[in-house]
Amino acid sequence: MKNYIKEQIKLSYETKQTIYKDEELLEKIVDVAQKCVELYRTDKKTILAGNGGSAADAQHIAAELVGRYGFDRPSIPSLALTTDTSNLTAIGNDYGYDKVFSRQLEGMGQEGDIFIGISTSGNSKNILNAFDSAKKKNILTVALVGKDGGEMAKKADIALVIPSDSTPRIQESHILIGHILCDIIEKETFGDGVN
Ligand SMILES: O=C(CO)[C@@H](O)[C@H](O)[C@H](O)[C@H](O)COP(=O)(O)O
Ligand SMILES: [Zn+2]
Repeated sequence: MKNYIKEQIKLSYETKQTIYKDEELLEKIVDVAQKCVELYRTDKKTILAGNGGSAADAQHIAAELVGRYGFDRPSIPSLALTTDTSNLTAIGNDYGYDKVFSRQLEGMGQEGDIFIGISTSGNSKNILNAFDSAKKKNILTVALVGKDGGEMAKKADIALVIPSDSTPRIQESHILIGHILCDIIEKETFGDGVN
């Protein structure tokens, strides 16, 4: 079993090694980071959503920004659309699960915000609908996806596609990128910045 565990660890770091060498993907992460850094100065926010493990990632990233990531500083606004069970159950019940994020985005998204949709397949309908709502409100859309990027990669303004077909390996890289974004946003906004 120890060898099996080691193999899983290897698969995880090999996916990250591929990202490490992918200059095009790294440039896109820089682009997203720079755009997110601008939000605090313009009184705007990141909004995140995902299903299952990606819902947990969305909440995790929002909490790093609203609370703290690496050091004490003022709160940075960020909203996960996955946390309010009254909204999720009412919208799901009345309009359907496909609308649980789009409806909230219509109510709470503001022009100039950035919406980050997280999905391993890139095909979750509730995120695709949220991308449509975001576009109508001039909210920039970022797809944090995997596999072939799915429909989300086609629809998004910026698509960060993890080069893997394995759902867990994609999710592990999603949270790595999420942490890197939080780190850069925090340091650029309240710290010494990053090179
Ligand atoms: O965490 C996992 C699997 O590792 C699951 O909870 C997974 O997130 C769920 O099956 C999601 O519904 C998958 O949706 P998506 O990544 O295709 O958008
Ligand atoms: Zn998972």
